[in-house]
Amino acid sequence: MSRGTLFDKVWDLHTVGTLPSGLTQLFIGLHLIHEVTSPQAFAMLRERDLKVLFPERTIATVDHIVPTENQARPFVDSLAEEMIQALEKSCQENDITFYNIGSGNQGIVHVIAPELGLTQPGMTIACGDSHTSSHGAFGAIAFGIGTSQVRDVLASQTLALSKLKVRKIEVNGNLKPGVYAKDVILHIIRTLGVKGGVGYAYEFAGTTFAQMNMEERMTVCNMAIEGGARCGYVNPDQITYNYLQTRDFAPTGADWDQAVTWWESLRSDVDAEYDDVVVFDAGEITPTVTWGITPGQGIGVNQKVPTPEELLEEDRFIAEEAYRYMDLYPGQPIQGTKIDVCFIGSCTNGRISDLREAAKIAQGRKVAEGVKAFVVPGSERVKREAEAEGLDKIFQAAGFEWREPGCSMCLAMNPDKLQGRQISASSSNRNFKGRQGSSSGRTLLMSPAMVATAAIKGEIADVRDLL
Ligand SMILES: CC(C)[C@H](C(=O)O)[C@@H](O)C(=O)O
Ligand code: SF4
Repeated sequence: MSRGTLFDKVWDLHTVGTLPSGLTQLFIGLHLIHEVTSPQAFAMLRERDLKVLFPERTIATVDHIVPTENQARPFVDSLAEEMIQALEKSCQENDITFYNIGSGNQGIVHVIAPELGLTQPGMTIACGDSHTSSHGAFGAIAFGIGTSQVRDVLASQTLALSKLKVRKIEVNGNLKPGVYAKDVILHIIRTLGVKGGVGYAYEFAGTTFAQMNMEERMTVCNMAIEGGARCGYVNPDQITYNYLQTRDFAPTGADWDQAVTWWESLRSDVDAEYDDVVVFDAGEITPTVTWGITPGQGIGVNQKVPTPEELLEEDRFIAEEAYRYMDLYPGQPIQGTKIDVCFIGSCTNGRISDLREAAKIAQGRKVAEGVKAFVVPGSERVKREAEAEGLDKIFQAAGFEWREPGCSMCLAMNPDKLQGRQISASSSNRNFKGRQGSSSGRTLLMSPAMVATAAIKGEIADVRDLL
């Protein structure tokens, strides 16, 4: 096998050939689909009278449009009902496993594939969804793709891609109390910029990631795309194998041992060459909050909204737009910003460990008056696990609503929407203008524990004061 980075090795192992265009034809081991980006792809297949080539490598779920309160069918929203029916029909026609609502395994696509053990080291994974980078936490090369590429994968199980460069992002040292994986990735994006990763795969390395559990690694890889990188990954290690071993689709017996030997061989070699290396010190990272309209506009919770003079020239234009849209002024402390809505969930931070951290803050406290706070588990499994631990009771006693799994207010393609100029503290990954369902709504991104803190205080506050 070739030496080099995990990215190089996995890429080479999955290369079918070079296309006349010069692009690589890459075999895709696992194709995840959801209701938003698959209907047109299936329609294109039907037009050409094609069937899905590898239905056993295709897995479906429904996440974006599902209501998190009343899930009775038909859905109140007829468009949402149409979308779920289209997916049901396409899966049936093509023998594709569909983890539908009530199956026990439904949830956000990037939450369910890892928890089922479908996501494994050394795989190539594709999904018509930008946050597919999440699966890189397992040492997989996972790409978000567009609808025409979804068609290509359904029909051929391959993609035409150009190879990425690899940047090693090393973070070393221990995270301080109150600092979470979300803060690490917000810090990285704030430093390297939302376009800094264009053309790159990000390899997350160093002792900080080595100590993280799989859910923390998923949070980091999930947002690699927000830093412009097409995919992000962590080399597989014992923590990866321990997470995987008991999962439904993990290999067993002798196959397991063989798989581990293979996975180990895929790790980036110590003498691998990188196109770029950036090093961070974990001790310098503080609880981080975005103040603007891109995930790169982040600051420490004790910092002030930056003035144009404090910013690089290329960041000033978008900063001016952000001051106006967010109605925040340069030099204003971010702490004390009043909050209307608190959302805990999404494929970034809707896993069990996220809910546990938020519940620690909520326990024995009350949501501030006038604040709407709600918790949306990332999957049916996460919901069951949380309820078995009594987290739902902790949240409800504090005044949070406890919902059914789905993407919810991360992008509000369902009834969960901000209204008017409302401001939300959100554990999701995008703070774009109008992202959470109101064209003038405002979003501040932060860790789930920081969202819980904002809910209790009614304003942006420092989680470290409540630990
Ligand atoms: C709807 C889907 C295509 C979209 C994505 O690609 O990421 C969504 O999941 C998002 O987070 O904006
Ligand atoms: S939770 Fe948000 S970011 Fe993740 S897939 Fe759903 S809409 Fe996209």
